[in-house]
Amino acid sequence: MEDKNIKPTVAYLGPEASFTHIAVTTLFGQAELMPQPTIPDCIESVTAGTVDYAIVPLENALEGSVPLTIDYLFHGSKLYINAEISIPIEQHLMVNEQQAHFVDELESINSHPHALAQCHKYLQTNFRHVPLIQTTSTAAAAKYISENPNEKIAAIGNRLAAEKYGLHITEENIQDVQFNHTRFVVLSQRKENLESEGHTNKLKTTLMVKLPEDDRSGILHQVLSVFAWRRLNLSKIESRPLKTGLGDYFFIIDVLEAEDHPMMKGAVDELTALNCSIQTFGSYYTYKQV
Ligand SMILES: O=C(O)C(=O)C[C@]1(C(=O)O)C=C[C@@H](O)C=C1
Repeated sequence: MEDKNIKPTVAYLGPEASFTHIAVTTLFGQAELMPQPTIPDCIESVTAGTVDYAIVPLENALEGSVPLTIDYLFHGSKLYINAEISIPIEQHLMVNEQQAHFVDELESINSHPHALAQCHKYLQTNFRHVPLIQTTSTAAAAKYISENPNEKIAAIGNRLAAEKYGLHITEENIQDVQFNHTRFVVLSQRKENLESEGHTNKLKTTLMVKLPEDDRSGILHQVLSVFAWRRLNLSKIESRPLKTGLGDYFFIIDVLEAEDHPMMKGAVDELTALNCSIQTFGSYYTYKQV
């Protein structure tokens, strides 16, 4: 992303031609890209310091949060978000050229669970009895069918994957809702915001907030008031299981302000005074691929 002499190393959810690959190439001009088989592998490699950054999907407009990213980022990681990029998601049904005439004989349709879910109505209408197999990424499904030309399997993925793995697209744009975007985040061990052309002009800060254990009534209202009276605009609030017991939650809160802004400092102090525990994931710019 920055024009430096030393290329940063970036782990991403691979293989080549995954949506995450599109996100990383859109964001980083010069970088050494290191495809990883899973989201935990991406997060572990940046935590271990074997790469400078990792980029992983965080949230999809239709399916919501990506559970693996939430689990590994918010449960115990010490990473920071350095940038986010949102890209449009178009899903296509593709087969090996050898299977192009046998689409009505498919024995399975393979893809990432989010991609299968994004096309659920289409699959229910057109392939009701075909088993759906989950893969680690859409590109992993495409790569598999390119390497197994005799299997009667289709993949769901993007156009780049069809081109890269030499597959035949049998139907385009099969996602149930046309407005489909996914948000990807760049993670590192450092608090920094990656700056290049085309970002939104407002920094965003992501906080993880745990409510005090005494569970007193009105506490969530108090937490929200901390932001409200300071006119701090929240772009997202999501509750996620703490994994300590049924009914125990933490909140992921995105605030459209830099964390070193005096109002943000005041908000964090006040939340701490309310006995909430706060972890900040840093402030970062938003990029959009159009
Ligand atoms: O499988 C991929 O290609 C990915 O990059 C992962 C992922 C996701 O986790 O949501 C990214 C974008 C799409 O929403 C579908 C799948």
